[in-house]
Amino acid sequence: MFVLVNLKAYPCDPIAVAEAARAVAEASGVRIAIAPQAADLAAVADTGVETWAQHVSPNGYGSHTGSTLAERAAAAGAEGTLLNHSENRMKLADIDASIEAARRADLETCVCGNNPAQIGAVAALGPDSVAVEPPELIGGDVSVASADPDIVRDAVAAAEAVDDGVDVYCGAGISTGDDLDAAADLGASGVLLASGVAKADDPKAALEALVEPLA
Ligand SMILES: O=C[C@H](O)COP(=O)(O)O
Repeated sequence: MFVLVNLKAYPCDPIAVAEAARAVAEASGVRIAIAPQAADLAAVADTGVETWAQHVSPNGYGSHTGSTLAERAAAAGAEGTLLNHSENRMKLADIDASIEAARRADLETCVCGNNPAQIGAVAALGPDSVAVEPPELIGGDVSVASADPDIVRDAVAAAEAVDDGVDVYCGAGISTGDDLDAAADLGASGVLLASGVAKADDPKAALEALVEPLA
């Protein structure tokens, strides 16, 4: 299972979380990546943890003020990028162009969708992975895997029907090892989470507890 921790714009210390994630990944053998704010990509990557951007823009180099270039995210040390997060939704054509931009920069891609229909649609664009996240469960205490297991099962089926080479992750409310186990049982090969780590008093302990069933 891949554990992708999105720090969003939470007021945590991205370096402390990144160092904790690197230590837990090394000790457990579980693949863990951190997606910090764009301004923190290089500092987070310098810790040695696998680092992802939260978004890259559909454009390449040029007159695009305020954009996040895939090429510069990669140069800062990012190895992958989220796209179309529920909190940063994109037009379909821009998702397509951002996947292309990420590919040019050798960034792995994970495109989010709210439901199985959206997951099928974005899987057709050829990302490396997709992540299903019901917006109403994001930031809550109940994991998507227990609150709405069918949405995960159906998202796995929707992606597989389009392209069985696309990995399917799930997210929203995931914070415990049991949540991770339940996600795996539903066919997900990774989880996308945020508040369970970024808002934890002790992010390292939260990550250790999360991967404990896999270690
Ligand atoms: O990107 C992460 C997801 O939106 C899940 O957030 P959450 O773990 O706080 O529910």
